[in-house]
Amino acid sequence: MMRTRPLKVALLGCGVVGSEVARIMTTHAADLAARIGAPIELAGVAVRRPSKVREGIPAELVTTDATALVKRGDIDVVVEVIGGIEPARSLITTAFEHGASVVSANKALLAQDGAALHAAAGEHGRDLYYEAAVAGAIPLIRPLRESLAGDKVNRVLGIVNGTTNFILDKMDTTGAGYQEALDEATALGYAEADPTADVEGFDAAAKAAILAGIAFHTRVRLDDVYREGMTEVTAADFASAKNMGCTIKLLAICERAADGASVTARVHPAMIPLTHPLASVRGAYNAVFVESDAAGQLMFYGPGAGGAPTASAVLGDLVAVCRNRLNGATGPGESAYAALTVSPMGDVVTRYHISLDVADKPGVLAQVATVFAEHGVSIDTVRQKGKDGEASLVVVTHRASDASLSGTVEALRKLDTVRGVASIMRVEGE
Ligand SMILES: NC(=O)C1=CN([C@@H]2O[C@H](COP(=O)(O)OP(=O)(O)OC[C@H]3O[C@@H](n4cnc5c(N)ncnc54)[C@H](O)[C@@H]3O)[C@@H](O)[C@H]2O)C=CC1
Ligand SMILES: N[C@@H](CC=O)C(=O)O
Ligand code: NA
Repeated sequence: MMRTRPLKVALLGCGVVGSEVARIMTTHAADLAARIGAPIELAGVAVRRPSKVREGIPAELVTTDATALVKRGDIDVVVEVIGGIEPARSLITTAFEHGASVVSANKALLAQDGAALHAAAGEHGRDLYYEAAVAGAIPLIRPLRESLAGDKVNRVLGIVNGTTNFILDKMDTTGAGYQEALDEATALGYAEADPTADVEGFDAAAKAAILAGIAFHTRVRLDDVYREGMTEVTAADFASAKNMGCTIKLLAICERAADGASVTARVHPAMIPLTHPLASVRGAYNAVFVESDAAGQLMFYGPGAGGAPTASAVLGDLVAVCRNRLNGATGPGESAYAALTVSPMGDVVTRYHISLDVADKPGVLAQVATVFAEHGVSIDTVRQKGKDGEASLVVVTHRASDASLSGTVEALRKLDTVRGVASIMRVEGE
């Protein structure tokens, strides 16, 4: 039977995502009420610029005092879509203290302070849900936290940042410049308030930390994730990738070591074969493979950024949290019992594509091959192109540890015949 007294929702932030959350809450009100078993009411909207016209939001609900809103005491659920660390962290904590559950899309905050926020939610018997924080609309947190709770996840690999996928896709398929593509992604509402978070890989690293934490039941913080952005990927890298039948994607990869005792989490650009499903993930779409003992390989695909898709995930959480409140229950909290060691990048084992500028004279190839052998890095293929006393040498390795590869590159740089290391890229998905 439908409860008539509404559940009260406070919305913090009314930007790209928040405005869509408010719109869907209003336009789908009857369906949401039927699914929850009680109507939900938008009880207040905290904004920074109150003078801005916000279609569909009554002016009397708008406030610039987010703290007062979360302290009201009659709010059932706070939806935090402000972003950033502060004041979002304090507002969420205050919301728990005043009896509200929280739905957030804030991956930066969750990757940094997830453990403390989960503890605060638990202490006050409230929920903290954040499906929108990873891969936008794609259901990924809940499948990992709930559907796969009986299985053992060994690997999570995929594209988790829409902005950088949009930029790399444009650079690859239309030859667009980096800045032009970034401007377009920003205009479409995909980029973070400071797009450095996207292009330097911080956003994907935050998502990798969240995914690894849930997948491996281990606390993984942003600082534990190895991170390289995509700002150094050039048209020449795309040309090299094409020569190998590959393209370049910014990947997040979280893996359990073969012995099961440790995990790694990393974000970096990588070459992947054009035949791999991730190669055909276009625009701001995301796709994530989850590999587990019993289920095998699962693929999650969909819009990873943008106002409406992200709001879809927020609304899904809102419905779940409201149902929990009506049942006097809470959903699953943090699960970090496994407490596995998070190993450094040097322990990661993968393949590499290395492009060297070398002197075009006899014996150079042998010299370079010796350095690889001395560091235990086995070469798969070598291609050499010479011109006017200079040559470019492209080496693709078999699987080797990142530490061995770093040692190899360091030694190569010391060779007189190696004029420069033009690029190093990992090769994944084979
Ligand atoms: N845009 C997207 O595609 C996605 C965004 N997210 C996350 O959702 C959150 C919001 O992102 P967007 O809506 O894109 O950002 P946005 O910048 O469009 O919106 C944030 C809004 O919060 C307001 N705000 C900032 N401080 C405030 C305060 N103290 N009180 C009240 N309002 C305040 C800003 O004025 C702005 O309107 C972020 O955590 C972001 O990482 C997550 C997934 C996808
Ligand atoms: N800036 C992010 C937004 C969604 O998380 C992205 O581009 O993926
Ligand atoms: Na999601």
